[in-house]
Amino acid sequence: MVRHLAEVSKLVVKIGIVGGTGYTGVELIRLLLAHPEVEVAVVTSRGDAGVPVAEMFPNLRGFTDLCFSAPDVEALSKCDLVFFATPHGVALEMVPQLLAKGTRVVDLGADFRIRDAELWSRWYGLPHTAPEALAEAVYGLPEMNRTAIKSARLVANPGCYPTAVQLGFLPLLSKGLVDTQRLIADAKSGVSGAGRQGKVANLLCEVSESFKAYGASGHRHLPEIKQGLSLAAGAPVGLTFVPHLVPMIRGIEATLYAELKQDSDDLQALFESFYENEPFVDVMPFGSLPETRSVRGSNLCRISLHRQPESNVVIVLSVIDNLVKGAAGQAVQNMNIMLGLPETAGLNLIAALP
Ligand SMILES: NC(=O)C1=CN([C@@H]2O[C@H](COP(=O)(O)OP(=O)(O)OC[C@H]3O[C@@H](n4cnc5c(N)ncnc54)[C@H](OP(=O)(O)O)[C@@H]3O)[C@@H](O)[C@H]2O)C=CC1
Ligand SMILES: CC(=O)N[C@@H](CCC(=O)OP(=O)(O)O)C(=O)O
Repeated sequence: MVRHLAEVSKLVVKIGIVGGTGYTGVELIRLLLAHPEVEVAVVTSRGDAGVPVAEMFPNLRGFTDLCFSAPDVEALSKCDLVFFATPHGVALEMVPQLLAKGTRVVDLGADFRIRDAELWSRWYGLPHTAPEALAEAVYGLPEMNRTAIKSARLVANPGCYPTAVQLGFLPLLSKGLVDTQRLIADAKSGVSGAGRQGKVANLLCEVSESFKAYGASGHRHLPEIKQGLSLAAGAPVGLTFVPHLVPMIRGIEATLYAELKQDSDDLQALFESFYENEPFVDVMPFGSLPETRSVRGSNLCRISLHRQPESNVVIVLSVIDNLVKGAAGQAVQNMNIMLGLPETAGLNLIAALP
């Protein structure tokens, strides 16, 4: 028997997922099986075609009888919308073919996030072979780009660090309150951020009881974050971004620093009004300490502000679940906007605390 988590509406939207065996893929399946307006029709795997999805992922047992199938453009093009939960370069090849057949796409990878193809190639080490698709892609941070997402055929879902960092800095930059050349983002991620593929560096014995920075000389999310913040500021920004790996499974915490151009008492009011109508950004009381466990499994970004005595620096703390607001949840949010569905459909999730 297959349990149906939601009363599915009559006008069902058919969904495909390329890369269903990865962490963001299985998170997409979890969210979409509980979504009232969509049906997951195709989930791909190259190596596990024919295997029941619920056999691989124990949380899905009893909720779907789908089997993985090999990635095939013809089968995927029968879907109304396809998510790519694949490494860089995969969407690049398949997306132009799907767009030509009228299928809309949300790419969770980075192939269409950076407007400048040459800059993308430098950071990702591949030639950008889909310039036309890149030209029409819309960067899928709804809090910044909702109107453009509504009519997009191709949405580039932001990276996990870029989501946490941009949401924290956006109000300050869009109001021109801080020195745009001296922004600092000190971010930490759980290990699921590195994906499900077996790598020695991600083994329990390698990451537990330990804490380290990485990408300190330049991480590929740097150009993506700078692109978004520069748009918000109206001029190129200077940013120092250093990610860290922490021994937990899910979650990102970003501690952000910006120098105020002049003292301001109403930063809290600014953040509250900036995000007043945003269903997935929670501005906490001034001086709060947001925890990653408070957003674990939910699509929320929780933000708080701090000031220290005799300092012109504003400190912003921002937390998300890297697999939800940092990936699959934000992708479903974008899908809802693209399809004209309620933006929160399938995303009314409260974090699982312990
Ligand atoms: N993990 C995270 O927190 C976040 C990840 N992202 C991005 O989302 C994407 C997916 O990440 P994640 O789920 O962690 O990755 P995983 O490594 O966990 O999964 C990758 C998936 O892609 C499939 N795949 C790999 N190569 C190909 C190919 N050539 N053709 C078709 N399918 C392929 C694999 O399936 P199979 O081998 O079975 O075919 C697998 O299901 C990446 O671009 C990542 O950078 C974005 C935000 C956050
Ligand atoms: C902990 C960890 O390893 N995190 C990943 C970020 C995952 C992500 O969001 O990256 P994409 O831009 O590829 O989508 C990293 O630093 O490479």
